[in-house]
Amino acid sequence: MIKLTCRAAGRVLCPGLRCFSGGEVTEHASGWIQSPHLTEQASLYVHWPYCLRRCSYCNFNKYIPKKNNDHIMTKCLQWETDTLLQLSQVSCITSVFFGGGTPSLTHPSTIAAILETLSKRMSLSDEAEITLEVNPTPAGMSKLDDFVRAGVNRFSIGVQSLQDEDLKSLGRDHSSQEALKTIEEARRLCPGRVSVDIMFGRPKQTVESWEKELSELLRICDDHVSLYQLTLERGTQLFKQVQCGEVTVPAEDVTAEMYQCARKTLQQHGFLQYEVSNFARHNSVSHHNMSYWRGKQYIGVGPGAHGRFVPLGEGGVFREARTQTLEPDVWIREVQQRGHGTRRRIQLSRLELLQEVLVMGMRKTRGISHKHWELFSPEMGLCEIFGASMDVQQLVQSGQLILDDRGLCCSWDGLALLDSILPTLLVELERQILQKPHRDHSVFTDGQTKKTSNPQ
Ligand SMILES: C[S@@+](CC[C@H](N)C(=O)[O-])C[C@H]1O[C@@H](n2cnc3c(N)ncnc32)[C@H](O)[C@@H]1O
Ligand SMILES: C[S@@+](CC[C@H](N)C(=O)[O-])C[C@H]1O[C@@H](n2cnc3c(N)ncnc32)[C@H](O)[C@@H]1O
Ligand code: SF4
Repeated sequence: MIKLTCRAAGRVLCPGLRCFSGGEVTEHASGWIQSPHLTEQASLYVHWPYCLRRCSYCNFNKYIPKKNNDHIMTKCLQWETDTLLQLSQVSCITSVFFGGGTPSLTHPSTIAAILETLSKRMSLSDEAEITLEVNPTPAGMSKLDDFVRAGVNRFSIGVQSLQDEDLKSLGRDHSSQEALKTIEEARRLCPGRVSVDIMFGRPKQTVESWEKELSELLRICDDHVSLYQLTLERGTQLFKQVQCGEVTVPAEDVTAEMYQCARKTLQQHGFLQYEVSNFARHNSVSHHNMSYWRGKQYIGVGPGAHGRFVPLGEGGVFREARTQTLEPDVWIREVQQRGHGTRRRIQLSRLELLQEVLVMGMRKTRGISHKHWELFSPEMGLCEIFGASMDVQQLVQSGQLILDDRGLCCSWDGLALLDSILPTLLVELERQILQKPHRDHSVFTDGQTKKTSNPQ
C-alpha cells in the first residue's frame, strides 16, 4: 500500500521517488491490461550519481567519487539506456532529464553520447525537452554552451537560496552571485527554458526574509520556478543538527505562510502554478515532470533511477515499477555483466496503477480530467468512484476539493493540504476498485501477475 511521505508544499519530487519507492508499493499484483497507446511513448530519466560534496540536507542517491569514473560511467549509462529501451515497448522518447547527483559535473560529451545511443535506438523528436540539472558553480557555468551543443535545450539550476550565509551553512559550493551569473548565462543560451529550484523553510529563515529573497529571484529568473519546502531527512547532517538543538528550522505554521506568500507573489508576477511546487509563465511548464504527474511511462537509467513502463514479453501488458541498483560501483558491475542494473521489478496491479495516477494527478492544479482518468480506468469513472462518498463530499463542501464536469482537483486552499486530502481519496479508491473487480481479472493466471524478483 502506498505510504504518503511527500509533503504537499514540499519536495514534490519527481515522482516515483518518495511516494512509491522501496517497499511502499505492495508486492502483489492482479490482472490489468495496459492500453497500447499508453505503452508506445515514454520519457527518459538519466541519473548521474556523483557530487563534489554532500549538502547538509540532502539524502538523494549521490556519492563523492574516490577516483574519476567518468569514462566507465558514461559507457554504462549508454549501455543501460540501450538495454532498457529495447526491453520496453516504446518507440518514441518524448523528453529526457539528466538529474542527480550533479550531472553538470559530466563532460558534455557524456550527454551527447547518451543522446546518440538513444537516437540510434528510437525516435527523439527535434522538439523533445532535454533538461540538464546544473549546480551554479563557475565550472558548471563554463560548460553550459557545450551542453547546449551536446543537445540540452533546458536547464534546471539548483539555486536553493540567494543568501550567502545560508548557502554556506547548507554546504553548497556556490555563492548567490555565481547563481545569478549562471542563470543569466543559461537564459542567454536557452531563453524561456531555464528553471530554478529554491528551498524555503530553511534554518533561521523568516517570512520577511523569504519575501525579499523571492523578489530578488523574480528580478533575474526566467519562466519556470520550483519551490521546495526543505524536508528534514533522517541521516542527513541537518537532521542531526536540528535533533541536538544546534540548528532550528521555522515552525510549520511559518512554512505554511511562506508557501502561501510565495504562491501569491509568483501569481502577481505572471506565473501560473501548475503543480504543488511548480510555477511557469509563457507556457514554460516542464514537459518531463508533467509526464510523471500525468502517469505516463518513464524509463529510469543510472544508479538508483526509477522507471515505470510495460516491458516486452511476459504477456506485455503490465506496467512495472523498476528501480536500478543504488551504489554506483555495484551498478557498474551489473551493467557490465548483464547490460543493466535493475535491482527490482514489481508489476503494478490495476489498483496500484490507479493509486499512482491519483496521487500524481492531484498534485497538478488542474487535477485529473474525466478523459484522462478514463485512459487508465475505462470502466469506473471519477464520479462513480468518489461521487457517493460522504468523506469526499465533506472535502467538497469544505471547499478543499472540486468534483465537477471537468474532473477532480484541489481548490487553491486544498492544494496546500493535499497530504491530508489524499488518504481519504485513496481509501475510497481502494474500496470501490476492490468491490468491483476488473473484468480482465479472469483472463490472467496467477503466474502472469506475480512479482518478479529476478530482474532481467
Ligand atoms: C537532488 S537535487 C539535484 C540537483 C543538484 N545537485 C542541486 O543540488 O542543485 C534536486 C533538487 O532537490 C531539492 N532537494 C534536495 N534535498 C531536499 C530536501 N531535503 N528538501 C527539499 N528539497 C530538496 C533541491 O531543491 C534540489 O535542487
Ligand atoms: C527535484 S526534481 C527537480 C526538477 C526541477 N525543479 C525541474 O523543474 O526541472 C529532480 C530530481 O529528482 C530526482 N529524479 C527525478 N526523476 C527521477 C527518476 N526517474 N529516478 C530517480 N530520481 C529521479 C533526481 O534526483 C533529480 O535530481
Ligand atoms: S543537493 Fe545536489 S549537490 Fe547537494 S548533495 Fe544533493 S545532489 Fe549533491
